[in-house]
Amino acid sequence: MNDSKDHHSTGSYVEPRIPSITGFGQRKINGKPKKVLDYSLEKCNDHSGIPKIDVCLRLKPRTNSVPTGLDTLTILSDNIVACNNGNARDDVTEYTFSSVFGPNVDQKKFFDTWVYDKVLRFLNGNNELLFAYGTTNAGKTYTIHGNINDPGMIPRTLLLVFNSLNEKLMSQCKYKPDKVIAAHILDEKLMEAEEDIRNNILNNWSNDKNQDDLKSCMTQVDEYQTIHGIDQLTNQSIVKMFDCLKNDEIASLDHGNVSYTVWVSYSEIYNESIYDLLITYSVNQKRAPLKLSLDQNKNVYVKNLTHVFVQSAEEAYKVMSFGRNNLRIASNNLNKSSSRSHCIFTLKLMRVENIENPKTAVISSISFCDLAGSERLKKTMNIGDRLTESKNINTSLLVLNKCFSVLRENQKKGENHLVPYRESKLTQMFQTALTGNNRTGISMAVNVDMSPNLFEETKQVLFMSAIVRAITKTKSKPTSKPRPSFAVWVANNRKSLKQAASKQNTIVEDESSINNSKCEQKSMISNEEFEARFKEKEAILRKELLQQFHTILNNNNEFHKKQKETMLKNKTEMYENKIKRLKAYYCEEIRERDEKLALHSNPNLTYDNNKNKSEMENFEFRIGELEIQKEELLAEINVLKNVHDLRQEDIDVKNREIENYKAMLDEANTEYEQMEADLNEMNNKFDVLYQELEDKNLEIERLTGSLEAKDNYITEMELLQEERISEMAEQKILKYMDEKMETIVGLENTISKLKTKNKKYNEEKSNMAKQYQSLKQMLKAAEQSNTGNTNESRLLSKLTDKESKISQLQERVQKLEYELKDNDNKLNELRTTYDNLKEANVKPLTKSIAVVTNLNNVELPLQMVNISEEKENLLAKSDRKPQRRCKNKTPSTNTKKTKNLEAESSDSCDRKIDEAIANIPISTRKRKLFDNKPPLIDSSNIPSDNSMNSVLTPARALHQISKLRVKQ
Ligand SMILES: Nc1ncnc2c1ncn2[C@@H]1O[C@H](COP(=O)(O)OP(=O)(O)OP(=O)(O)O)[C@@H](O)[C@H]1O
Repeated sequence: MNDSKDHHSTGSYVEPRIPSITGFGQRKINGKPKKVLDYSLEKCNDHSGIPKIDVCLRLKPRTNSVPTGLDTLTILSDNIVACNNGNARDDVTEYTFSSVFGPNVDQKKFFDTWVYDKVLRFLNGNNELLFAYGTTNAGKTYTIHGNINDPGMIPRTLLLVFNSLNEKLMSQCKYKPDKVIAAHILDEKLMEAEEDIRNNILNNWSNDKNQDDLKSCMTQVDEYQTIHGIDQLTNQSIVKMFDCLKNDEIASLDHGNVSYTVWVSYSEIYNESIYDLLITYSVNQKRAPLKLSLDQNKNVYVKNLTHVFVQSAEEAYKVMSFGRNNLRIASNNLNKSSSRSHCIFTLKLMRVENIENPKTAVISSISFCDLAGSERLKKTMNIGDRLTESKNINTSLLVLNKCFSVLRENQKKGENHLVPYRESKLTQMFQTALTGNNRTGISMAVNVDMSPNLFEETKQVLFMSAIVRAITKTKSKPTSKPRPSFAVWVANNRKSLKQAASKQNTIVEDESSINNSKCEQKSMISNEEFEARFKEKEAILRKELLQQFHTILNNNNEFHKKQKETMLKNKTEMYENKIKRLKAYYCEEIRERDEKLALHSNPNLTYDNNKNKSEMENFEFRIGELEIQKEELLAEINVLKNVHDLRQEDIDVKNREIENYKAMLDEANTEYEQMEADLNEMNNKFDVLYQELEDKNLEIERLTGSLEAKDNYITEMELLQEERISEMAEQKILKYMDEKMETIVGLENTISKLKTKNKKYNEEKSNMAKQYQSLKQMLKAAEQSNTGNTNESRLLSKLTDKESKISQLQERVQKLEYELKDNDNKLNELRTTYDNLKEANVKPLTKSIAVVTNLNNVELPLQMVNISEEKENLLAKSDRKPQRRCKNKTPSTNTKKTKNLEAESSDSCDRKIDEAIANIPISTRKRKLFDNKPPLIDSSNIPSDNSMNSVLTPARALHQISKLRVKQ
């Protein structure tokens, strides 16, 4: 036990009073104290092996104004205290801590016992957070900072750290920590900048030096006590302080080849904004709040917070002092220099291995958080800004309590409720420490002022610390789903609802394409289903929400009812007892007085004046006691009022919660209304679509009817067309046959004409032979007469003309021969086709369409149509009147006839026929004409020459003549 003697030396409310009016203030415990809190039952049982949050209790020494024997706490052992409000009948609650430090425990002992290990862990690479929690004026600042004569945790830690690092400290700020675990290597320029910041702070740290400035600043920010309540620090005082502290204690670190740099930062959370305390602002300048951010490992850190490189404990302390000059401190009814903000002083240690070529660095930190004290607004009598500050302080502490409670509940029940870290800046900053890994330690020093007038607050603080103590320090799981909210549910389910709706719509659409009547039915079902599901879900949700609200309201009601009943019961009992005791006392008094009166009225007895005097004194003494009792009763009434205040606050909180739930309900209603409106809109749309669908169905039915009628009409028409086509085909075949006959006759005529022509040619040939003979004779005569060249040349030119004429005729004859040959062939083919057609015509009429179709592809019978045309051409050629065959301009009579016969369906057929005829080459049609005809000139009549052909041309004849001339 750290200060167990206190327990014995001082009276306590735990001890019950002697049951007499005179012993009303003295108490004595009957039997064992009761343990009413679940948490206090869980006595530091570390059997789980999981580290718990280290929670110690530190009691502030009572002030002279508080009489002895009125303390609300009794230390039972070195880690257990009992709490009682002074009423013998009230429950006594025991609280267990990792250690309990009584009022007489000094700073050194406190540091050595509770802080030292944590500093060692920090030096070995751990992250540590130490914070002081308690009511206002309970000694938090004293514990964290202390004063120049009695330094607290921070100066002692600084000394231990720098003593331990000593020679391993780097002289340059080359390596700087960043965010939570990151680090930078600074270049020369940045190092210079860091040095500037450092020098600026070290030159201006003293509140003594710039006291006047600060005073003027103070007047600007009303009654803030930036100086009062903080030591007037000078260089000497700091040196003196560290000299007094100096001891040889250093932490033994396995240094190896490592170097260290130490950086400090100092910030405060004031009215829910974070401010950098190491930045100076001019008098009228508004401080810029800093933001919280997350590093890549989701650790929370203060963005852009100044970190100052320090090389000794003195330097670090000066930097801290510089920051404290900017701190928000003010006086209230309970504390002359009450912290108006939560301030956090952090030491960051960077261990760099192999400084010449560093590859890794280990960063650890130790933070000291001096929380502003929770305060009863009525007691602090704060107004204006102080009131706002108080509210903010209380709110952030309330959130801190909530976070601890939720963490505890989660661990106890294995649940995963959302921890409301984000509800205040303080808890957000603590989040990393609370959810961090095993390298993170979190420790809470609970400061308590044992004054009876702070009993309720103290009880709250102890209650909270019991919860924190029970929290095991494990890495918390990611936050679970938040409180059920209608809006959230709707947001989550809207997608699935929409999907369901769209899915059903899809079915409707798909089916509609298959069967209209089915579709109609299906769409109706789907829509109903959708609505039913929607309503079902909505009903479930409403039910759930209502149940939740009811449970919460019932719980609240029950809780308050129970509390009210217990309080009423206790107070009734208390007052009944008091009344009983008073009654007994006055009865006794009356009896005594009656006895005395009886004695006095007895004439045998003499009235003793002295006795009367002493009785009077007794009466006076009793009256004095009654006065004290009255005061006590008044004090109790005050306590009751406090309790009432507390309950009122609880009720306010609950009311706020109810308000929240109401807001949620309103939101849900709005959402519901919105959804109803959506649904109505959807219904309207559906109605419109449904109407459209019905219209479309009617349209489809109408179209189907007309389609059927058209189908019938088409079938009829097809039959008619078939009949017509077969008729036409028959007619066409007959016509073709007639035409072919005509063509054959025409060709036969042509052949006979050609034969006649051939005869004429033969005659011409014989004439020419005769002419030749006569020319020959004429030549002979000319030679004989020897007369002249003139006749010869004339004859020669004549001869040449004739020769060219002959050769032209020969060519033409040759051509005609070829064409005749072709025509013969054609004629043969036509005859064959004609025979075939004759045969085909015998076949049944039902096959006539197929025949016509085939005819379209067969060229031969149709070629005959234009044979007459060929014939005409040949005749034209033979008459030396070349004619260009142009079918379109001068259609043959046959074609004209065909056109007259052409019906709608036979147009294409005729076109094909025409094309087929047009494709027949003329040469093939004429070739056969002059087959087997004799040559035009008989070569036997012409003198033969080996070097020449047997046919005598005029040139050759001339050549012969000239030869003969030479010979002569
Ligand atoms: N253990 C202690 N020994 C001696 N004096 C103490 C102790 N604890 C507190 N005090 C004194 O009590 C007074 C109030 O303490 P302190 O300012 O630390 O309270 P606090 O809890 O920080 O208050 P607030 O929350 O209002 O800032 C100071 O004058 C301080 O010196």
